[in-house]
Amino acid sequence: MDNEQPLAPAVESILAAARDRPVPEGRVSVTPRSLPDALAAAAADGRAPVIAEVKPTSPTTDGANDDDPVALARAMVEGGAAALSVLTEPEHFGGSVGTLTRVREAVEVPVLRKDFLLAPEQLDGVEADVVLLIARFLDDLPGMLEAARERGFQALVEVHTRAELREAVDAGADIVGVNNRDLARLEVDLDTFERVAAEAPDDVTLVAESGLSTPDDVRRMRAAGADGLLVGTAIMAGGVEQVTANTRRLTEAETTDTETNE
Ligand SMILES: O=C(O)c1ccccc1NCC(=O)[C@H](O)[C@H](O)COP(=O)(O)O
Repeated sequence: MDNEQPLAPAVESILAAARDRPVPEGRVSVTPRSLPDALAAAAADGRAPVIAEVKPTSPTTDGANDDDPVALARAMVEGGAAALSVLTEPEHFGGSVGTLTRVREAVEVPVLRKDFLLAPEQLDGVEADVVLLIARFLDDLPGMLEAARERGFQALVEVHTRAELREAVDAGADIVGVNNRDLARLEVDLDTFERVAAEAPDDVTLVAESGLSTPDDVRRMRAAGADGLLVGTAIMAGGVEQVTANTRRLTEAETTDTETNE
């Protein structure tokens, strides 16, 4: 897997915006809800450990979902989500730090801040239980990991290749997300998780990210070693009324029939 291909223009635009964001004032200190514990508890309860993502829009989404993010989040938890991911990138994903705060106050499950955080001071934008650190975009991953942990955050380090997995593990990551979406073509391939996860140490919590839409996808990623499954588009489709059913269809994947998915 070549991760040296040029980034998609949309990703370059996201990074440029991230670099230009104003530095937050103050410094946060959080007592996080454990993501690994929440994923394990869901699995023990017979639910596929889904991290459902509140993503109003994205570079690969047609249109935008302007439903109340708190209503969406509550619907995801109602559908059995073990944890939530909330986009806080405003320009390309329609997210905000205010949305994450409102969602985190409304639910009891761990909430991941999904954003493009490039420097330690950007961590102070909002309290969350977990922050996303994208290995490819960080020159000092150990430093960002340390800065996140100093503030109390858990860190989900996102990788796309085996080399990035090794970098994440060497940096001390204990929660690793393998993004099935390549950031050059924005295409998803579930083979990515299967290939990269095979190299992961047993003591790392592994999350399969992107491109999951069916119970068979969930079962495939779990069979390949996923401790968590991060799903946005397939759950967000259809608005609040549909979100609970969309989530439940995936969280019940390990208790439904492979053939009928019912
Ligand atoms: O979702 C996008 O279009 C996107 C484009 C460029 C960079 C990142 C992008 N998404 C961030 C994510 O990683 C996904 O929101 C998340 O993994 C859920 O993926 P999906 O279930 O395929 O919406």
